[in-house]
Amino acid sequence: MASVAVIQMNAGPDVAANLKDAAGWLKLASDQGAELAVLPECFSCLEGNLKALGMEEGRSSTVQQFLSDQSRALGLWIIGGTTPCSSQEPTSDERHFASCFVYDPEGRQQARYNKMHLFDVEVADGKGTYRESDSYRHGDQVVSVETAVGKVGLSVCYDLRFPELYRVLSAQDADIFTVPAAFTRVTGEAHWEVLLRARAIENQCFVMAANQCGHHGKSRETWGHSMIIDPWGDILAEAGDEPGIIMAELDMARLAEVRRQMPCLSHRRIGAK
Ligand SMILES: O=C(O)CNC(=O)[C@H](CS)NC(=O)CCC(=O)C(=O)O
Repeated sequence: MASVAVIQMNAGPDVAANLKDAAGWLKLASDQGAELAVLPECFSCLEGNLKALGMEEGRSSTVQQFLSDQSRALGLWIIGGTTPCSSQEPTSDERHFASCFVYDPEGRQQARYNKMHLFDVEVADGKGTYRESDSYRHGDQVVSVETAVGKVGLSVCYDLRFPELYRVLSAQDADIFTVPAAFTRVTGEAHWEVLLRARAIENQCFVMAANQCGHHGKSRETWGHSMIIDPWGDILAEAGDEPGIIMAELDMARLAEVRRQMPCLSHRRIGAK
């Protein structure tokens, strides 16, 4: 059994204020016994100067340093939502990746996943058109990472709509999918819970989904309802519309039992090895 936490935030443009909030929630998660915590997409900056933040990440790494300091100080695994970050290789492309960094309890970076599917979508809300690929590049690597709690398959927000990503993570032996998100209010109300539970059920994995909530500036609104879901699809914990943390115990014996009783991953007739 391992105790885990999902953090729901209402991030705005002020990086220092967001990091202060995140630090408070991480401390609370640790005080309540969490071994691993997931922060939402854009936890350090939403609707702010992401480009400037991304430039800084490439040079002095404010957010990465924060995650390293927090994980070491609290002795916690942190799945660090996303932060804009430049490519490791030299490129003429000015856009950054939306990167999810994973830190171990010694403050060491153990993984980096660059969001693969970018949200270029029309939504019937106050913002209307989302063009994430104007400011971000597509990642091209599927990434999972061994942690003290289990093997974590990394994904971000809009990725949730692409089940083939989770099949690959499942083939990498993921036990837990993490989904930091800034799912919109409109699309979240319609699809968030169904998609999260489907990914848990069809791959027989735990799902830890950390969403943003509330209003961000004039036109952005996110759905909240962060969740921790078990491999049977039961919701172990759910947040409401406000910032906060939710916690659950992940029972790996339960995961093994679900997979033994209904071995659907080994019954595949299409796409299995
Ligand atoms: O660009 C930023 O400021 C931060 N990034 C986001 O908020 C991203 C891209 S706009 N949001 C999503 O992927 C929402 C997906 C979603 O809501 C759905 O799939 O329905």
